[in-house]
Amino acid sequence: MHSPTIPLYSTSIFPPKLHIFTPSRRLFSRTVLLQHRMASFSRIGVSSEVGGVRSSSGGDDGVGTLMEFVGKGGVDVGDELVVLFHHIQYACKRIAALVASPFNSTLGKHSGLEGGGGAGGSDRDAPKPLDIVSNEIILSSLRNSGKVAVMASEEDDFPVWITDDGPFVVVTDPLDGSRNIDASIPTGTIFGIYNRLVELDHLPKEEKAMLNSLQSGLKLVAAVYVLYSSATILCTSFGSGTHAFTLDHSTGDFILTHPNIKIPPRGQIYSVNDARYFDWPQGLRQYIDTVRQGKGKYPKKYSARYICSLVADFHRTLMYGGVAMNPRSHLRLVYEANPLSFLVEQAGGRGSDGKIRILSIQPVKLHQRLPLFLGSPEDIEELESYGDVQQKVNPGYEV
Ligand SMILES: O=P(O)(O)OC[C@H]1O[C@](O)(COP(=O)(O)O)[C@@H](O)[C@@H]1O
Repeated sequence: MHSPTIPLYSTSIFPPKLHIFTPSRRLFSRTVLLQHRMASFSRIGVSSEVGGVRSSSGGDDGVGTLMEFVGKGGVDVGDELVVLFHHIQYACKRIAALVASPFNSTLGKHSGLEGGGGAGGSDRDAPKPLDIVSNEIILSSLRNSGKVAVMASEEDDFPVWITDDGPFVVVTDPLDGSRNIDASIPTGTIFGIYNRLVELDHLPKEEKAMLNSLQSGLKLVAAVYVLYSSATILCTSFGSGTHAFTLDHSTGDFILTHPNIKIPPRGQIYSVNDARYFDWPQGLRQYIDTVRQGKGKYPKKYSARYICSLVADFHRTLMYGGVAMNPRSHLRLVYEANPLSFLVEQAGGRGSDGKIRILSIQPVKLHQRLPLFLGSPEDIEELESYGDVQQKVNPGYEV
């Protein structure tokens, strides 16, 4: 019996006809393509220079791919980062295909690997095969890029040294939310990208791999999350705004769909696992009780939304505002809190541990966990004003 071949894109079976995001490279002449690119990037405050002429032309059709955006006609993040992004987007397209594949059901199941949990977690935190496959996909892409010195992953106990002259350090949570994968609930991948610390080059590999991976979030060069949901969305920032791209499955391009995201200064949604209410400190209970009743600084009743998949909860919060939180020390500073805080700050929001700015916390351990609150600036400020919002009781929960 043949084992099934899993195509990355099923375009040969049902080629989807997308009229909203016209595939640029195939249908447009180069001149028209450049006009479109200049038009779409100038809308987000990025001026384009073609043939020595700086354009300020406007336009509103939004055509532009991720690779055009990061390249010379776009924000021009530099050739090395462009190459890295090419490999990162490729890895994420493979993961998107994997999580949507009819053949992932056996991979997604618990497999007897439980009981370890690479990063010292409980059975519930043990990696599942899809996490591991995603981790391998990312590692292989980063290796192929030739641009990464070290990768630190939530799935590995220690960082992996890849190549001495790679200019970048990549930290990643390869597949967050995977515990819900069997129910087809959205999942996501998170990346943080730093420069390699050349002043550490003389150190032994293990030591420099660790120290490079423990850089402060303030030194992030770029951050990315990819949401695998009804749409596959890649959201990124290079330190000048947060921009999201939607995967066009017919061409394999990520198309700029959300330039310069601005989180609403105040939302009307809170996102938390409130079955933990009785383990919460007084301040957090009071805050949630207050906004639920519409008795907070914003005189309207809040709604609750909680997917229990960090990237999905974060993405919704970025779009609609409000606050997404996990008040117990569960999420990781290096792989989750720092990259997402960078992205929310670049969109005008805030990332806090309930007391201080996430990006100001110097990581001391690779798998360090902490309470995490991300969202609209006014909501985070109000929440912090309750003082006592970090959940100290962390008994371990079965589901
Ligand atoms: O159990 P809680 O406290 O609701 O935590 C849920 C959070 O944990 C995560 O599932 C990540 O945890 P894991 O790394 O153990 O998978 C997030 O996607 C989600 O936001």
